[in-house]
Amino acid sequence: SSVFANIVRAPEDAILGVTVAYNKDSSPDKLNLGVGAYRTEEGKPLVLKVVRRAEQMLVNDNSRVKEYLPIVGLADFNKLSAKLIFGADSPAIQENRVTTVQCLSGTGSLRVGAEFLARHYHQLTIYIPNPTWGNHTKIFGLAGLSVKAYRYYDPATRGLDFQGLLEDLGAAPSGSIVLLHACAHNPTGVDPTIEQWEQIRQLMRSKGLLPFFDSAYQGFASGNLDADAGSVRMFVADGGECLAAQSYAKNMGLYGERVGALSIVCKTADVASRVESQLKLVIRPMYSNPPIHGASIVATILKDRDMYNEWTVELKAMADRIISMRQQLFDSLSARGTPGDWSHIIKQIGMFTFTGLNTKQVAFMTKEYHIYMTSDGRISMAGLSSRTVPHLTEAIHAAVT
Ligand SMILES: Cc1[nH+]cc(COP(=O)(O)O)c(CN[C@@H](CCC(=O)O)C(=O)O)c1O
Repeated sequence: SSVFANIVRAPEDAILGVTVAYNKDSSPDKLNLGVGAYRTEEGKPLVLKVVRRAEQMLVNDNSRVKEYLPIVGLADFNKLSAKLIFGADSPAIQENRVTTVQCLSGTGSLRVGAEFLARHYHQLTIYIPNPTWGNHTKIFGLAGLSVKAYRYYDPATRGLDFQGLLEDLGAAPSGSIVLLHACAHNPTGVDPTIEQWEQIRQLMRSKGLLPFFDSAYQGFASGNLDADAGSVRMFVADGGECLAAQSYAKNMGLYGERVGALSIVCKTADVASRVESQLKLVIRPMYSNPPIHGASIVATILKDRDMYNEWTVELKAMADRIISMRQQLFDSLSARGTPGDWSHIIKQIGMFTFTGLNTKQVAFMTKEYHIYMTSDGRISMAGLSSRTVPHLTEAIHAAVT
């Protein structure tokens, strides 16, 4: 018999498993509102024009080789990624206090950061928002950190439980790590206001809490790259230290290329350089060095003014289409007379709407209307189009009446 005979079948992932179920459904009306991946009005994945252009340039450049990258990845990709999130004029960058390492997209950046903290930081407790992206708990737990939750979402108001958040972070042991969604909170679509971010910053700095930003949607929330990095830049501006994980999966449509970066902002250039040396010891036995293609695409675009501008135009178009889907769904539910207050659909930002539908209603919509979404009631607005809004409206209407 097999030496693996005792292996138990694992459940499908709460988010990626929705696509597995969707693919098995033969209904022509099926609709995938699960995974946070952009789809066009025609319901198709999108490869940005500027990405195709960059790839063409790379293919045509015969001087390019397929050698190993350094453990920390592609140097100009790292520099350009730091500028993108912290701002080209960031004093932390000018003072050489930032170390940036290319990692396997957002997930890889979070994991490398978690493993680094588990080895070198003194407070092994990390506070993550309730609710948060499903993978966060496992990424930090498996790295050896003790994972706790801070109140974030208030189901009653469908908004931020700001008092609860302040109380929980205020009660956290000093030095605790705090995971913060830089913008477009997943799954709730609820973000603190600038004033609330300032209060969070003051509280965290007063208690020496260590910010770990997860920035997976920069430019996708508002359509503006600088606006969506506002929270991160507010913390870096005070001279304090923080970690930031970046993903290019959504804002550059590089999902399968696995392109991301982890930055650690330190007090001095000397500390940043010693931190980088230890990050290399985390990466080398994990995957040795990162993939060259996706990072080369990003660097090609970010270093060229025209291509950067073309990217911002395409990025805004994606963000605008999602915002338009919010309005269309809200208008459709209002016209249908669907019971309940659906204004959160147009108040929330980013890729997702946290509908407030419960697991039973979600199961009903999947069974009767072939709507695929996560069981927590989250829908990816990017998966919706003008053509499919009526179908989703019918499903929600039936689920709540
Ligand atoms: C907050 C957040 N952080 C990190 C990531 C990691 O992305 P990547 O760069 O691909 O490693 C995602 C993707 N989450 C969406 C995509 C599918 C997934 O769960 O992964 C989602 O929630 O649908 C996030 O939503």
